[in-house]
Amino acid sequence: MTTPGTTDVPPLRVRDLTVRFAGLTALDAVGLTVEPGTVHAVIGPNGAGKSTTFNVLSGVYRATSGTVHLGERELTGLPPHRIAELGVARTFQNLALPPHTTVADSLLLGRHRLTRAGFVAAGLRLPSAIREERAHRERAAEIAEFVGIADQLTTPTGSLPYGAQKLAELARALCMEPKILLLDEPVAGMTADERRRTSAVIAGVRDSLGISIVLVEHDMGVVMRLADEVTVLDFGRRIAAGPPERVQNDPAVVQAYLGTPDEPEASA
Ligand SMILES: Nc1ncnc2c1ncn2[C@@H]1O[C@H](COP(=O)(O)OP(=O)(O)OP(=O)(O)O)[C@@H](O)[C@H]1O
Repeated sequence: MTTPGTTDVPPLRVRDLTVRFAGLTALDAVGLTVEPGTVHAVIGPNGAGKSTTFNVLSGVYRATSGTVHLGERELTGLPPHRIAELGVARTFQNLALPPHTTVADSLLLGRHRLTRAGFVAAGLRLPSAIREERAHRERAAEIAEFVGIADQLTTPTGSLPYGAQKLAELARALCMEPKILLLDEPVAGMTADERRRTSAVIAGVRDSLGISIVLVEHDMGVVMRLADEVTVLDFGRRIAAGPPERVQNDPAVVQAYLGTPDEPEASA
């Protein structure tokens, strides 16, 4: 599968990002760069600021100060739909697909922003709208094949096994033809088998499609296998950054994890 536009994936640059909530500094002058076509993991103990980072990148939270740029384009302060239009797609920690909708229709929802035919044309079943819908369905089926859920296109997403539901959500995000994919704990709650399968799909998204991935994940086995670069946060500050093997042995990182009851779990 090839994705139009993946050759021009720009770097995502976060500079001096600070987010404050009524007296609490959730992020304190954090900087990171997601290089094109790489997996950049953001890790850290509970409350470190990982979700806050995602929420700023996707426009859900506003930065108190600092900037986010996708290439030359400033994303800081844009609403979520504009950021999505510019090529930043995200998945959620908890499942967000409508359970009674088939996988095929859920994936079509992901293509909504790429749909040209207006409501009237679609409602009147004009040939142009029918052609367009067919093209979108074909592309959605191709993406389902890529993530390995092509056999389940007619199944309601709520009836899929948990791992396949998470893959359907990943497929929905890919249906937006993103340049950057934000994955929020993509293997949380999965069996070892599902984790392996999902990790392989994520590596494929990077290697075959050239899409950049920002990965928030507690499973250190998955992070160490997949990430090209890791940023470690603790209490809203960046305490380490670099390739996984270096970060893993960084004393500040070891201390941050040992100092919390929620140690990172090792995975198979
Ligand atoms: N909307 C909000 N209002 C107030 N405080 C918030 C809000 N969102 C996050 N915080 C606080 O900001 C800090 C960072 O939280 P965040 O959810 O980003 O951490 P995290 O690294 O994602 O943690 P976890 O691994 O538990 O998901 C925490 O102290 C949290 O309580």
